[in-house]
Amino acid sequence: MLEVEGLGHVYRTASGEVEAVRQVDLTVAEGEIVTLVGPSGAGKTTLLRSLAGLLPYSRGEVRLGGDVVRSPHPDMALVFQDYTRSLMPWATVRQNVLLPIRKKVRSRAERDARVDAALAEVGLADAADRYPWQLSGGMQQRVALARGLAYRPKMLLFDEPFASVDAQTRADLEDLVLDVCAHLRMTALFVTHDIDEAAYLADRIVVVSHRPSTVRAVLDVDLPRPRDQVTTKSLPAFAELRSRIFPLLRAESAEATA
Ligand SMILES: Nc1ncnc2c1ncn2[C@@H]1O[C@H](COP(=O)(O)OP(=O)(O)OP(=O)(O)O)[C@@H](O)[C@H]1O
Repeated sequence: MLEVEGLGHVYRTASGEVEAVRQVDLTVAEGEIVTLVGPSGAGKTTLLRSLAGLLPYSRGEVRLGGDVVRSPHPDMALVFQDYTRSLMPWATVRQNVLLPIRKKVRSRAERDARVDAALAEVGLADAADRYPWQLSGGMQQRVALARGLAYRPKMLLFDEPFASVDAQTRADLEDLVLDVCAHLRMTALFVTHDIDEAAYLADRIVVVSHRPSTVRAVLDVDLPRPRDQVTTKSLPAFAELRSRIFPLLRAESAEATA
């Protein structure tokens, strides 16, 4: 479904060029959850924004369902890390979810149905009339996810969405992502810093190098589904995955600072 070939991105700044992404090839099959891990500053956000059509890539090609992606694609929605900046504080939860689809969906009844379904999907049907600042961080991130779902995308892209919530909330949100992807048969590409999160969510893990990023390793995740925070993370296969990813990431971080 998503095909990325030879993707590269170079920022051109007043003080010169910054090559953030050098050569990334990856695919995400329909219904698959792929997680992407790499050291800090590797170019993961740049890669994700390029895939989403938000940043023009300098080299290569991105295709979704065969369409070349050069601008935001209707079948793809992006969920950002910083929900405090992506949600509008003056608008209610319902309005926050509704606003981005206002122009896309002409029928008001259809829009309302999409918002109701998206809020129900993330367990926020009862919070529709509240404001973001009246909600916990985890609930705000659920609103951000509902906003993505209201587009009715085929694919969700996540950019370290749970980096700023506490551990328990993070675990709940990870489980929500798994439930939503299973229930809606969603395809997902999920960028994270967290090795456990990468292994827990994924069908495959892509490890990228330090900047400029290239793909260092692709690991198949052979953990049974449905997954469970306690049972899955206690499996020997889970520990084995961690022990393969950890040295890869450590080597990349060490090279980045060398
Ligand atoms: N608009 C920009 N102009 C110039 N350089 C940029 C710009 N945005 C990012 N960079 C640089 O590109 C590199 C990759 O940044 P990016 O944010 O994509 O990495 P990342 O892997 O997502 O980082 P982190 O894990 O810390 O979030 C960094 O060196 C960053 O400073």
